[in-house]
Amino acid sequence: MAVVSEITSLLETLTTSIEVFKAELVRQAFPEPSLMTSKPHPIDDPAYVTPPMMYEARRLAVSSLERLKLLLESPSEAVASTSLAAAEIQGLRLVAELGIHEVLEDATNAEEGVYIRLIAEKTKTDSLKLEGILRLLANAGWFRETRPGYFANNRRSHTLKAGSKGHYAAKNMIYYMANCISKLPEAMTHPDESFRMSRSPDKTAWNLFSGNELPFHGSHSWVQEKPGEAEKFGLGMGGMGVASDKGVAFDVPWVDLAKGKDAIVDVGGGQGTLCCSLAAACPEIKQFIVQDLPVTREAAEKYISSKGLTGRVKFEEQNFFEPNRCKGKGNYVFMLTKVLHDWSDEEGARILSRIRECLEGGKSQMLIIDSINSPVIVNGEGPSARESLAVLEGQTRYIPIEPPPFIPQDFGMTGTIGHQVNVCLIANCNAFERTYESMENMVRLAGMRIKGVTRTRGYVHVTEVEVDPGV
Ligand SMILES: C[S@@+](CC[C@H](N)C(=O)[O-])C[C@H]1O[C@@H](n2cnc3c(N)ncnc32)[C@H](O)[C@@H]1O
Repeated sequence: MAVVSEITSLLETLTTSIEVFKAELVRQAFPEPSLMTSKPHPIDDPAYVTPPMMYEARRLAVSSLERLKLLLESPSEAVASTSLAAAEIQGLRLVAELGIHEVLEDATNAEEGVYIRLIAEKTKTDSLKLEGILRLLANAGWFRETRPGYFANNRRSHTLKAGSKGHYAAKNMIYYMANCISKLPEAMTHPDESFRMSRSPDKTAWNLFSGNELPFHGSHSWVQEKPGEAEKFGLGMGGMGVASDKGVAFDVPWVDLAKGKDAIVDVGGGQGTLCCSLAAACPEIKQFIVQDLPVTREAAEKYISSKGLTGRVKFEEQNFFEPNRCKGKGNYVFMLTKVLHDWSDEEGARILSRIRECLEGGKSQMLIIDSINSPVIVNGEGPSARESLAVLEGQTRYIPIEPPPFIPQDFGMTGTIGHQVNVCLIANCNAFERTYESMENMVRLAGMRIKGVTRTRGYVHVTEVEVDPGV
């Protein structure tokens, strides 16, 4: 068998996918993106939906670039740089908290930016320290340094705009997740074996960080008991929706699913960010219900009203371990989004059983929206990038393409978020993002079965489950 050069193969994938990406820009009459400007690019607009061909070309280009980087970089420099990666992460949280995006937007000349002394003055911070942080973030692509000491916005920093989903992901999720993950090595090597090996939600890295014995999630939990935390975490979770909501909104036939149903019910729906995205994407659907614990009501109603959707999206108090208030009252599309991954298979099955009771004998349907993680297998075989992308020619419906040689099965970039969330869950609540097999096990314990899985243009999968008639 001929020896295939990994570099040549990945370079071919990169060249092909960039050609396709550029052709897509031309087709949609967009300019090329630039790292030299403070203007946002139209493809970054939260309302823009990336066409399937362009989405896959971008996924392939970024994935091949990542693999090429791994081949070309020095492993010793990689370990040194990764050891210090917290500097970028905490720097990002800090600039979101300080509202640096807004300070730079106020520049007299947005392309030139603002001098560091003025940024420091406006944010009441030490200018020398802030300069170091902004310079690192500029190096990592979060801002531009236009001339020594002058910082300006760019495509990435626009995602930190105050009040946006990206702003809350950076500000709130980094606080929770970086803190509990910092204790993960201690939790996994804890001298007390009963703590170290525990799968209980109150013996976690989060418990070590918070110094508190309450589990993070649930009706009697740290996030529920501490004033303000449920809202802060809810906004952070809503923020994480930047990497999944659009795919969920546009790759699932919601309008067809909702036909003949009384409402779409988001169980454990937090502040209603997904329902609001769906309501905006599908004006034909008249009723959405967000169910969550009472402590979430105020923040959810505030968020729903801020989107002008009060009435079409309504909040209902519901403990998902108790009989659902929709039971016996009509036909619904139920969904559980990023909820079951917080719980063990047994607890997840208890939550699902409450929905199962609503499905029996009616036309209701049930969707689980969570990442389904797969092993990170890379092999040297597969269709070429051109053959792989050809499948999407003229397609408006999203179908994931097959990975070309040396591209991981989960395409690296989109797979990364699923694996990152998995480690966050381990640290936060001793729970896991599921594989297909563990999803099947939980669903079976609830007397149900998987009907089908839809891949989306985002990191989550939409799994439809139904009552198993054989149980
Ligand atoms: C990880 S968050 C997911 C929120 C939302 N679905 C999203 O995707 O942003 C888990 C949600 O489950 C809710 N929750 C936790 N325990 C609950 C319970 N026993 N009954 C109802 N909701 C609960 C929390 O309040 C929180 O909103």
